[in-house]
Amino acid sequence: MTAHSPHPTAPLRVKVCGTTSVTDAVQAAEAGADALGFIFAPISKRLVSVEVARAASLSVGPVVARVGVFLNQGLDEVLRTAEQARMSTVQLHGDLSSLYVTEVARYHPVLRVLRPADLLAGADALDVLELPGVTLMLDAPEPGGGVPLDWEALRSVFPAGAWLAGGLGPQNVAAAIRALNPAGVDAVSRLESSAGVKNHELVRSFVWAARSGSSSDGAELSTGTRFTVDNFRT
Ligand SMILES: O=C(O)c1ccccc1N[C@@H]1O[C@H](COP(=O)(O)O)[C@@H](O)[C@H]1O
Repeated sequence: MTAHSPHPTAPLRVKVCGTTSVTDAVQAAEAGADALGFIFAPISKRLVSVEVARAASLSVGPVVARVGVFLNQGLDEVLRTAEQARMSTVQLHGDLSSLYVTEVARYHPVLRVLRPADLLAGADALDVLELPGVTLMLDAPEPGGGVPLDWEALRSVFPAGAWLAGGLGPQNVAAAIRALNPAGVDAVSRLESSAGVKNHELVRSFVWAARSGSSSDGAELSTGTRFTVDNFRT
């Protein structure tokens, strides 16, 4: 259990990531997303400009969270971009020191993204989860890769209050929630027509499936390739 676990009856939070336009932001908000992700990592196929992110952020009303997503970027860049783009939360991927995460958490709630290997190894990176305002998100080693984690293998180690990402979509999110009972779920690849272009029908189905606990077509997707705990150990 992390220091800041939500109440056991707290509603599941649903994040739609990789927002690249005002239209996508408004559509996702109207579909019922609690949080929208804006990716500022230059390597991403979903890179969004500060200007577009800011306009989208200001277009979704007072309640929807806007999450700036960063991967191994400088502290000044993260704080400046989050402020300019009017982000309400910062999501941090990469190999980052505790000091770095602590510093970001002085200004923004943080979703700290770790891999199952970090969890299983009891990595130093886990220390920051004790900080006020820092929440764990578990994701695959390749962010935005669309490959699900091995939920069954994670059952015994998945912390209460953590969020789950990695290859989630309308057809498998309900099964992931049943397996791990995350506080929040996050997806991008499986909600797109092409990289960076949202499929609004998939976004609606994802939010619905997460909230209702059913797959959008009544069937679970074949799991296909999954990262397993053993993969992570190597
Ligand atoms: O999606 C990206 O391009 C990306 C780049 C850099 C950091 C994070 C990125 N995306 C994050 O990946 C996970 C899940 O993605 P998927 O559903 O498996 O495709 C999600 O947290 C995104 O925020």
